[in-house]
Amino acid sequence: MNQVTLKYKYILLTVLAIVVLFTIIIRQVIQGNTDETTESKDNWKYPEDLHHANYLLNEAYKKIEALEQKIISLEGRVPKTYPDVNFLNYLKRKRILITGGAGFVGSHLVDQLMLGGHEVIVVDNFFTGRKRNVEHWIGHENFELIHHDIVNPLFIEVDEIYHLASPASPPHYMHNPVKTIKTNTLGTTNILGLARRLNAKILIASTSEVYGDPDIHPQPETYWGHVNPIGPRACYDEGKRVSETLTYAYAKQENMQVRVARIFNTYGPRMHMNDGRVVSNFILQALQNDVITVYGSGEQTRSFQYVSDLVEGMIALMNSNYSQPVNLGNPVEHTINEFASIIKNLVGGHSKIVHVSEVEDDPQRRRPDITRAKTYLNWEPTVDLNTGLQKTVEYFRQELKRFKYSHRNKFKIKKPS
Ligand SMILES: O=C(O)[C@H]1O[C@H](OP(=O)(O)OP(=O)(O)OC[C@H]2O[C@@H](n3ccc(=O)[nH]c3=O)[C@H](O)[C@@H]2O)[C@H](O)[C@@H](O)[C@@H]1O
Repeated sequence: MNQVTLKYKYILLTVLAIVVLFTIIIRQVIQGNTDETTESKDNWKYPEDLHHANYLLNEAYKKIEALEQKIISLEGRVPKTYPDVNFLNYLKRKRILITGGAGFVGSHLVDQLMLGGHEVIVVDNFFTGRKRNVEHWIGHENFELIHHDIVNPLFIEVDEIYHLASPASPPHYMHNPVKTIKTNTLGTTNILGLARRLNAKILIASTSEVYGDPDIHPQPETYWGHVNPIGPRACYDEGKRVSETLTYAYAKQENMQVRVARIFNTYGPRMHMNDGRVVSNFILQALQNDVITVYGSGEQTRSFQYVSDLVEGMIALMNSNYSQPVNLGNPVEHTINEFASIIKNLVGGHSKIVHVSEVEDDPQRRRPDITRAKTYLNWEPTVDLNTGLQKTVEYFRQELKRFKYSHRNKFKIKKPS
């Protein structure tokens, strides 16, 4: 079947779906009018009429779903087109492994490195990552997707490694704390061991959470942090601190080239609707005219960076000669109360901002000191909050449409207990 025929089929099926829907609606309207003139309007209230209408609606949904499946299978037969990638000769082209590459940040990094002309291998266990985030590269000759959990050893051949695999959102990492610790200890050991075997440069994604609830503000990399080692966040905070410790132990003992990025709050398209972090929660609540839930007083602060800034920072760090930890974040700081108002004004609607109980061990202030990144990487964020949020709001608007269509009800956010 050639592409033209397939395109015609696609259009035909879409038209058919619309016709089926319209026929059902028109039938209902005509039936409703007839009922109104011949019998009483209240006849619609009889259970059998409602039952019949429901039946017709469900039939229509089934037919549309069947047509959608046909469209998907036809689309699968059309040769895929990919974004244009740069051509690099074999001396410049690198084989790059990204652990957690199907996640929110990882998938944006994949895009950047693929567009740059490199060969990219993604390893993900799909706990928080999704195939959908990288599906536009599946089948491309420079791209490979491996379903693997890094808690188990991995044997492949690469030149460089970006190690991002770990849940990063508090409700996700608290969901299975033991697994979070294993990922950041056993998993990181496995990936460092791989880097050592291959003599590959490795960048570890660490976090602002290594500073805990900081008593120095803003946080420079020289600050040792203030972490509760047995609190609900410890699985992640201490997990990442051990990850950094392992990295420098390997670097010293095995003479390896390592990079450590301490990533501050990041947002943007491809965040999961169930992410549970403040940016996705507030946007989804505002888009659905639900209450915007501020945890605690709302006087705690965060500094939000757009995901493209982070990705540029990570690549700059990998390509630099700097081996000490580097903060990557946007130093513009807001209270969560201010942030709730920013989202409400941007989205519009009539959501109320309400205060609910605070989260245990919630860091009260967070803002990166980015002097190191500026000095050694010549990097600083360029996307302002308003621009980044507009793109993110648009992304979540589309996600909600998809969700409503497939689930036929409202998306609900659950507060972690
Ligand atoms: O986004 C990130 O990059 C960071 O997110 C989390 O750290 P946290 O700052 O606690 O992230 P959020 O859950 O987004 O919380 C930010 C603030 O908003 C508040 N919040 C969150 C969600 C909500 O619905 N309402 C609300 O008031 C939280 O209590 C907290 O004070 C992760 O733990 C970090 O590793 C990660 O780097």
